[in-house]
Amino acid sequence: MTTAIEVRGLRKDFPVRDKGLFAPRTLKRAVDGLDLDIPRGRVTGLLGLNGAGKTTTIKILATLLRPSAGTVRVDGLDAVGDARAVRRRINLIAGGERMVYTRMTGRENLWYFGQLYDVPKAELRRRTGELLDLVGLSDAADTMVERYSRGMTQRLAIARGLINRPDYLLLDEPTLGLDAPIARDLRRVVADLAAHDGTGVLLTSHYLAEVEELCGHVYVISAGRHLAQGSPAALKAATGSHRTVRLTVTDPTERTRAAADAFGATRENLPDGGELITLRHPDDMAGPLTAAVVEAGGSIGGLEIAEASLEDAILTLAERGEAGLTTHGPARGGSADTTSATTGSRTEARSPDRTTAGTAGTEGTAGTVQTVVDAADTAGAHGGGR
Ligand SMILES: Nc1ncnc2c1ncn2[C@@H]1O[C@H](COP(=O)(O)OP(=O)(O)OP(=O)(O)O)[C@@H](O)[C@H]1O
Repeated sequence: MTTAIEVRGLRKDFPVRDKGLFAPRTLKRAVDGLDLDIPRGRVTGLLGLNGAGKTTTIKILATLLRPSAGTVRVDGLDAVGDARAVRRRINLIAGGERMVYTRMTGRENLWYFGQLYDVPKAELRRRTGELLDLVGLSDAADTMVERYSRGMTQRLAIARGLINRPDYLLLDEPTLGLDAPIARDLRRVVADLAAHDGTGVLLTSHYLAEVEELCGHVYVISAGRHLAQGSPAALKAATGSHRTVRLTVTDPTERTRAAADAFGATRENLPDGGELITLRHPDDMAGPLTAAVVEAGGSIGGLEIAEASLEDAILTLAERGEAGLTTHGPARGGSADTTSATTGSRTEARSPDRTTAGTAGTEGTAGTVQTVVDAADTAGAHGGGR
C-alpha cells in the first residue's frame, strides 16, 4: 500500500451563472487535471496566484468537496468512496475560515472534535490541555468562542486541526492573521510533525518565507493546472532567480581579479580604488568566493548577499504558463534537483497580485527545466460539484 496522498487527473467544475438569475448555467473549471503526490514525513507546498485552484484542491483532499473527475487516494483509500476512513487520517487548518463552534468554549470545541475523530478519552483530555497551551489559549479555555478575538479563534482552529494527530495535515494559509510568535510556534509544530511523527503536510501560504522554511517540494499551479514542481531553489534557478553576492575588495590585484573571474563574477572599479565583485548564482557562493579572493591576497571591505525571491519565480512561472509559452532547455547549476514545468495552452486573464508559495527546503542547486505545452483541453462540461 502506498503511504501518500496521490492525486491523479483531478478536476473540479463549479456551475456558475454569469449574468442574472435566468441566464443558463455554465461550468467554471477551478481545477484542471492536477497530479500531486503528498508523501508522509514531508511538507509539500502548493503555490499559485489568486484563483489558481489551491483552496479547491485542498477542500477536495479534505473530502469537503467532491471532484468532478480524477482520483484522490489517501494511503490507497479513495477520498470519495472511502471518505469516512479518509477523514480519520487527515485534518485541515484553513486560515480565515471559521472552523470552530462559537457557542462552545475552546475546550468544549476540542473535546467535541476529538470525539468526532474517536480520540480515546484519556488521550483527548491530555491533548486538549497540551494543544490549548500550544496555541496560547489555556487562560481562555473555558470562555465561549464568540468572545474570542479573530486571532484567538484562528489559534483554536489550529488546535482543532491537530486534535486527531492526523497522518496528513492540510494547511490552507494557516498563519493568516496570526501574531508572529504564534505563527512561528505553528511552523515549529508543523516541521516537527513532519520530521518526527512522519505526518504528510500540504501547505499553501502567501508567506513565501514560511514556504521556503518548511517545504521540501512545491507544486506551482495556475488556472487549476500544473505549471512546475521542484524545490524552491530549483524553481528560482529555473526562472533565472539567483542569489546575488556583492563583495568589496579594498586592494584589488591581478590575482584577486583572476579569482573573481574564475567564478564568472563581474567587476567594477570603485571611486576609492577598491573593486566591487558581483556574482549571481543559484547556490550560496558567498563563502567560496570570499575564500578565493582572500586566498589571492585580497582584503574584504564588505559583503552583501541578496536572496533570490521565490515570489519572482512564481510570478514568472505563472506568466509563462498563462502566455502558453514554451521553453526547453537546461537550467544553470547543479543537477541534484529537477524542476519540471508544464504550461497549459489555456490562457486566462489574471492579475498577478498575490503569490502563494509552497516549497521545498534549501537545496542549493539548479535543476533541469522541461516545459511542455499541453494540448488544448477542449473537453466539455464535467459533472458539477457540490
Ligand atoms: N463555489 C464556487 N463556485 C464557482 N467558482 C468557484 C467556487 N469556488 C472557487 N471558484 C473559482 O475557482 C477558481 C479557483 O478558486 P480557489 O479558491 O480554489 O483558488 P485559490 O488558488 O485558493 O485562490 P486564492 O489564492 O485567492 O485563495 C477561482 O476562479 C474561483 O473563483
